Amino acid sequence: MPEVTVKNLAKTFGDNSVLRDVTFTIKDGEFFTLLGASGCGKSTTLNCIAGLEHPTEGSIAVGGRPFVDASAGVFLPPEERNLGMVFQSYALWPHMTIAKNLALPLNIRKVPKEKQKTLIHDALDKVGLAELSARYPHQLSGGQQQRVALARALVYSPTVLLLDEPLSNLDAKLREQARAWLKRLQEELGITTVYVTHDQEEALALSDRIAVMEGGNMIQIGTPHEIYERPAAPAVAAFVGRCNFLTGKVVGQDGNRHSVRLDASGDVVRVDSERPVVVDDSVTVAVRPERLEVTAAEGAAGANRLSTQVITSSYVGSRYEYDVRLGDQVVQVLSGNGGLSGEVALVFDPSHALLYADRVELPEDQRDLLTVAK
Ligand SMILES: Nc1ncnc2c1ncn2[C@@H]1O[C@H](COP(=O)(O)OP(=O)(O)OP(=O)(O)O)[C@@H](O)[C@H]1O
Repeated sequence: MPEVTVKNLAKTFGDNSVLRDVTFTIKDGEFFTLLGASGCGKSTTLNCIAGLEHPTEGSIAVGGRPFVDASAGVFLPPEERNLGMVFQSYALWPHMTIAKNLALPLNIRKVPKEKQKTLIHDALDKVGLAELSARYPHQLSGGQQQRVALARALVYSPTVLLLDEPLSNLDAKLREQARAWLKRLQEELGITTVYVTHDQEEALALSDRIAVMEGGNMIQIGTPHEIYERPAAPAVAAFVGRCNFLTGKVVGQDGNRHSVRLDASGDVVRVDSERPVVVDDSVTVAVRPERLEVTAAEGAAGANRLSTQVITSSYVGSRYEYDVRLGDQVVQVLSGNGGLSGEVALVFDPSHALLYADRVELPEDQRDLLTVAK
């Protein structure tokens, strides 16, 4: 399976610049996800690879074969790219059986009828639906229709699979099952896959690597672990998982250990970070709720320990979720300690916080609640 190379991709619609200088390489057999909020340019990127959009600038090559090179006037039509595509709407023909639906792309490619039979059977077999080839789409469940759409994309052995929010029409339970099944299938087939979603959990569960997009730019490319544990920017930390953002000022340094006076409470916390910040810089300390602990007891030696008051607590299954007041801000904590109220210590290890140069600008209505949910 080939590599996908995208270089300096840009796309404008009239005056509207929706992709800016996007560059990435997808490795052979990789499951690569474009993740971001609605309108950030995920589908436009995918459609440029598919040949459904003409990029304004940049180049795209698959397996070394140029698909697009805007400066050289190269544009390979979509039907010559041999890519498999599945969209959110499965777009199956309702008046045709499943087998006939799968025959359509083969007819276009002028595959002989006898060979078609084997290919259709094999493709349906891959998605576990070989027995249902004579049914019509309305005789299948949503999840089964989704598998047929995938089989139709696989039936002509595409070089790369492009999936645009393919699971978003399924209900939550089915979606989780489909996710596990899709991951297994992709691994078995070893097919290079580009996946578009705005669902961070889906992206974390499925991907070998994730590209987080914002406003037409790629702000970080990394493994799910890197994206979650080492977000390159506060926007990534806020979009993937939940995070508390505490603004402050650097008041001291010892190697990679920085002391930061928090605006909210005046407390000084220690944060381990390789970020090049200096004393007097305005910064943001970001800590995930599960990296914070509330306790009535002494915290571990060397940890940050701040005085807070519990505002609310609730049991969320296996853990407790607390809102605690730290000075004039509210901080969210996911803790194993239940039943706490009143004055508690908020504890976290200096290596469990992230440090960002500059203060995160928050909208007026969120100044008090600095936890940005997804
Ligand atoms: N044909 C078009 N003409 C004009 N603007 C467009 C066109 N297609 C997309 N856009 C704009 O480009 C921007 C990016 O759209 P795109 O569909 O790539 O976003 P997305 O991240 O996939 O969002 P969603 O998750 O909502 O599909 C949006 O602001 C959208 O309105």
